[in-house]
Amino acid sequence: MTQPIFLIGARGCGKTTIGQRLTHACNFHFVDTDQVLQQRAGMTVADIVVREGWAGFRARETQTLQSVTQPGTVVATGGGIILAEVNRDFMRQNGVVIYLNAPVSVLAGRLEAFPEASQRPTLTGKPITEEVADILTQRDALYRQTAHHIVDASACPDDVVAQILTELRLARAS
Ligand SMILES: Nc1ncnc2c1ncn2[C@@H]1O[C@H](COP(=O)(O)OP(=O)(O)O)[C@@H](O)[C@H]1O
Ligand SMILES: O=C(O)C1=C[C@@H](OP(=O)(O)O)[C@@H](O)[C@H](O)C1
Ligand SMILES: [Mg+2]
Repeated sequence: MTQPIFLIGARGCGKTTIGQRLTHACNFHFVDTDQVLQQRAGMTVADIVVREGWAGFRARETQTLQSVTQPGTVVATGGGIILAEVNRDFMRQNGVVIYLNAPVSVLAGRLEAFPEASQRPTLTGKPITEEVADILTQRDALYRQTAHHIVDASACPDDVVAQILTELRLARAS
């Protein structure tokens, strides 16, 4: 199987971290839409949002998603990629989509420890736990409807990678 693997889920669920590890396990290339987008723009996400608003960032995100999608690639997406129907359809039609699902407490704990504010400017202006809870309420259904597989991303990284590999093997065998 060489079709692209798309990792989706909320900020802090581990798309970037798990994506890199998964890449080694399946001998794929790794790409992160936020990393590519920031490199191409020569600006951080926070700078883009100040200059162009979230609409400008989302337009760049859609363009980046489509341009990085290749066979043999693990694509770590940004948490809001599922907001656009065009992105949801594109991922479902062009690869295998995996939702890294984790509860608010786990996500908020990780984001408090590693805020990476230049890549994660506030979405709501609220404190972290409230923001994560609000955003997950808005997006959980979209993550679920876009995903081919859902894994428990609160587990340790090795376990999350193992869950993904199991799901992919089961899908191939059926
Ligand atoms: N399964 C995990 N267990 C423990 N810490 C994790 C796990 N996945 C990610 N992290 C940590 O959480 C933080 C956010 O992870 P990251 O991969 O940047 O998430 P995302 O790309 O989904 O926003 C990082 O500091 C990372 O080391
Ligand atoms: O949830 C979101 O809307 C966003 C998540 C971020 O990526 P991570 O999910 O990798 O943190 C980044 O794309 C941007 O700040 C918007
Ligand atoms: Mg990320």
